[in-house]
Amino acid sequence: MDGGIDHLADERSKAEFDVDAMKLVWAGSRHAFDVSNRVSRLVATDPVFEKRNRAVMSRKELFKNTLKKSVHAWKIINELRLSDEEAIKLRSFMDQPGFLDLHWGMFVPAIKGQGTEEQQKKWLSLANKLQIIGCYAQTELGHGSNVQGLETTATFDPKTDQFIIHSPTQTSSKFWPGGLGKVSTHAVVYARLITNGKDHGVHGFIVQLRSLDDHSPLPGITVGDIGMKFGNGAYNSMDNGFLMFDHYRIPRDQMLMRLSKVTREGKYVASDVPRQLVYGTMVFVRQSIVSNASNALARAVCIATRYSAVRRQFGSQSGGIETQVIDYKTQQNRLFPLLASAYAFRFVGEWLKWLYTDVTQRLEASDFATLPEAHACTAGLKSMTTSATSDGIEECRKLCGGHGYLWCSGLPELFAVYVPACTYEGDNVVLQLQVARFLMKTVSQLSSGKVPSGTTAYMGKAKHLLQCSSGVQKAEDWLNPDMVLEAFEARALRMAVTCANNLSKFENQEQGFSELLAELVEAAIAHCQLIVVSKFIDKVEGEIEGRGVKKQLKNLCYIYALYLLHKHLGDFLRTHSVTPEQAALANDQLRSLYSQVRPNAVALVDAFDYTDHYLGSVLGRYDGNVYPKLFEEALKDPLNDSVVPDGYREYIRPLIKQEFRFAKL
Ligand SMILES: Cc1cc2nc3c(=O)[nH]c(=O)nc-3n(C[C@H](O)[C@H](O)[C@H](O)COP(=O)(O)OP(=O)(O)OC[C@H]3O[C@@H](n4cnc5c(N)ncnc54)[C@H](O)[C@@H]3O)c2cc1C
Repeated sequence: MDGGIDHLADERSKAEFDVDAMKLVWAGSRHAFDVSNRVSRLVATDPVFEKRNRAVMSRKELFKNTLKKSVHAWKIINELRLSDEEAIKLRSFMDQPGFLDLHWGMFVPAIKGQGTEEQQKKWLSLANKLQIIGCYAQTELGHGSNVQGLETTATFDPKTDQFIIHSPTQTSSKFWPGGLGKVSTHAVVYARLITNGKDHGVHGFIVQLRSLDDHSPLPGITVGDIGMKFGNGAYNSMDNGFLMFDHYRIPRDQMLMRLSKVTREGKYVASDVPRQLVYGTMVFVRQSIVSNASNALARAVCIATRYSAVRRQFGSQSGGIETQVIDYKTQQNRLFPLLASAYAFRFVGEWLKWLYTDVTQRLEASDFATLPEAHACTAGLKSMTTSATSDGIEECRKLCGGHGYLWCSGLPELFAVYVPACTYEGDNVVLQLQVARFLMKTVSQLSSGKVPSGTTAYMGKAKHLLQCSSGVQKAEDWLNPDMVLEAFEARALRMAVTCANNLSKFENQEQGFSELLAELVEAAIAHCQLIVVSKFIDKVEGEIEGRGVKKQLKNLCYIYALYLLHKHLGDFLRTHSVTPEQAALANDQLRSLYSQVRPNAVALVDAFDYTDHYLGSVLGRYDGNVYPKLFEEALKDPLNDSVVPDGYREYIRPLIKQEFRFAKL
């Protein structure tokens, strides 16, 4: 707070739980909270990280500002000797997409996952000191989702012991990679490997793009920025780029050779390390996307909740105080499920971190059994949480009425920056189809006695789940974790089995799959929602410290589950997982839960511990002092630099004075 009155003090005094203890639960541990709290305040008080002026910057100014911030962050990281954990936090609180996101987020992990030990030693020592800056160049103008359709070629030339990288068509131009347009000196480039005239499919290569002396593109390389993207400011700080190769040569040892290699003679050799190892990197990247989803949604919800408590409309006939909009049941019905979703995604993200560690340990012990399941579940959770978060941010904008549309509400920019998460790292529909394929395989193996594991373990109870009917008899039964889980398990399994049965009616399985895409995606989503609900239940059934914290989390957990039930009621009814009467009881329970959350709502978003800098929102200010600050922001707009606008003499005055002469056509 900036020393003034706390307009939300009354709201905060109503909280029925220990907010500081909830902050620890949200952060994951005391240590994680301390790091987050310290680093966010470090960023918030550093004038270089100021971000309020982004909307009025030109593209060039914004780009340069991103360079300045990124380098400043790097200086701080080195001068204060920040740990990796602190450095990641610092970049995230800096809150400006930029080339380093791809360097650390994709380039380095790709080399770690696909490079040999020797390659890692050579390239990571340069990358870790930022002596080279890398990006991840996979997508082409003509192909993104269909990786096998990529056209860039890497042809081995045994005479020179080099690969010739070439873009044979316009559609083979790399298009979209972040950091490529103007900054990256190197890229991991995905291209079709060709040796002795044989195409071995898509492989990764480390390719230098620009001179390390004067930054000019090397001969044979054409590179540039793809242009403005959605929204003002927003993701335009990132230099997404295009790239074309004209018979560009790289040494043979720059092919990433952990999974397969090309010998000096040009022989293609698949290594004995399984290809699934790549999944380990994907699990890592996707678990961080899920964590980011909870952050982004929590930001939007924090803004909408605080503002809904400040904003008053109607309700007083006699000139008395008006109703806070947060007290309208319709507002609660839209806002509280999103608050619950932010917590739900937090906990499933926490679990995914555990899963990544588990997968890594298993890989080290050459145990690949759980990888397909881990891969499917991270793909599905990436898809589900990013879609829900994008929709949720937009709903929060609407929850803030007209002022939510102002740039200074923080919501338009948050939305513009966030929505591409539905597309990058795998289009969300394409990812759900991968989950569906995995589910169909699991269902088909049930009759052979194969026991499903991990997040599909519930399918092992198929006999029971296909026959059972919900035992819910009164509204409070919907607070019973077993009853809630059973309804979600029955719905998910029955949808998957129905899809499998429908598929079996087709002679050609692939043709059947194409026909049933929409149902398959719905079945995959049902499976993913079950995972999130079950991880939330696991969390609230475990040990949680702090006065009243567990109670609040339980409320949110059941809001999340029952809101999903309400939203997808068609699925639950169609699969006979619940009856219409039980669905009505779920709605009764939801209303009661909303009333219980209401006095705690502001404290529940305070527990995110976001600084005003990070939130970047006049509506979501911690002190709730919204109206004077909205005015201040309005007056700062460049249009208000002069009272009479530029253009008055040329356009407005001649119009009013009827001085224009119109030609008769
Ligand atoms: C902000 C941003 C940053 C990016 N950064 C990078 C980067 O750093 N490096 C990089 O290499 N790439 C990057 N990309 C590219 C990104 O990875 C691709 O855009 C993404 O994989 C989607 O592929 P696509 O564009 O080919 O979409 P398409 O596959 O063309 O999708 C178009 C539509 O077709 C549908 N569709 C496609 N295939 C199927 C199918 N089999 N069944 C049913 N429906 C289907 C999709 O659901 C979608 O609705 C970035 C993209 C964005 C927006």
